Amino acid sequence: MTARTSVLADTACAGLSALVTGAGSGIGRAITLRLVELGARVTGLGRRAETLAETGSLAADRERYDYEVCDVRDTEAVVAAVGRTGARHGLGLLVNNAGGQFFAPATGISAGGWRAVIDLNLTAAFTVTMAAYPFLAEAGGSVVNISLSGVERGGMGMAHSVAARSGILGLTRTLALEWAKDGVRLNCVGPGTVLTSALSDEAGRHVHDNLVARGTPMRRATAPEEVAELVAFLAGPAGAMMTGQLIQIDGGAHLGPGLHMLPEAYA
Ligand SMILES: CCC/C=C/C(=O)SCCNC(=O)CCNC(=O)[C@H](O)C(C)(C)COP(=O)([O-])OP(=O)([O-])OC[C@H]1O[C@@H](n2cnc3c(N)ncnc32)[C@H](O)[C@@H]1OP(=O)([O-])[O-]
Ligand SMILES: NC(=O)C1=CN([C@@H]2O[C@H](COP(=O)(O)OP(=O)(O)OC[C@H]3O[C@@H](n4cnc5c(N)ncnc54)[C@H](OP(=O)(O)O)[C@@H]3O)[C@@H](O)[C@H]2O)C=CC1
Repeated sequence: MTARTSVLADTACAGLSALVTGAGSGIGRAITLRLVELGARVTGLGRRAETLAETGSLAADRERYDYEVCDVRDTEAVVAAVGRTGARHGLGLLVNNAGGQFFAPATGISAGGWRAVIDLNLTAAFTVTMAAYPFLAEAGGSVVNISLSGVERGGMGMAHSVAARSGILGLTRTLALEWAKDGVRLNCVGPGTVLTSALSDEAGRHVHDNLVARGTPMRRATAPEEVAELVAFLAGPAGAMMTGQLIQIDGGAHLGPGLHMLPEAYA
């Protein structure tokens, strides 16, 4: 049972123009829907038009949502899509949410597997952020990078992903310093387990049986809506003095045994 997650004033994000990567599913969709509900206009970005369109069909005001079909690993396409979005609407918020990994011990990660996960979770977020910078600087906007609960302590089975998200944390803190002069803020949000469809298969059952029950002191998964409310808070005026932060939203998992994607971690 999750408590009611909506705590912000109805107009908390009125006038904000946002770009959310991975807006067609899971956490990115929840963030998009909440931002629109709070008055923002949002461009969703992802590789599949159908799921991005479906997010629009669920939005409180469809007029304040559009989307760009784009692979964040395609630098040229990213520069074009972010440029179009910024030119159309300006950019007061970028949410780097698109990401993911396969789960394997480090010895089971090939050079190609390493590259795929680093490209998606580190390099692509850098590309999107750099393309967004001129618009963010003009608006005095902010960036929220969706990270992982294990980013500071490690997570078995996720060497590539934790390495990428640690890189993002370093990038976040460095850009928070470099771009403060422009009024641009950057923060990371580190969810624990969030039972999105991405975790609905075998890995999802492992997550449910082990990570939630045994790895999360609060003994439940984080709801996508809880992540969305935190992102909206950081983007709005109440978050105006917050920059360079990592905020965990993981039921205390980073303090407890941690979240691990190898069964032997819980043997
Ligand atoms: C704390 C909670 C936990 C977190 C939860 C979440 O994040 S939930 C959100 C989660 N959502 C998701 O995670 C989304 C699902 N994940 C994905 O879509 C993909 O894993 C990807 C985006 C990371 C890579 O995409 P891509 O199109 O680039 O992949 P590709 O097929 O072209 O392969 C590239 C390389 O990777 C290798 N390889 C692949 N799988 C495995 C494996 N199981 N084992 C070993 N290796 C594997 C493959 O062999 C190849 O290497 P090679 O042969 O060249 O040496
Ligand atoms: N669920 C969880 O327990 C946790 C998730 N996270 C992180 O939160 C983020 C969202 O996860 P979640 O909602 O669960 O997972 P989903 O798989 O549902 O969301 C990932 C989204 O990113 C998009 N995406 C993936 N690759 C690309 C790409 N190359 N270019 C553009 N878009 C892409 C996908 O859309 P499409 O495939 O159509 O492009 C999808 O909408 C990820 O970074 C994930 O690692 C962090 C901690 C825990």
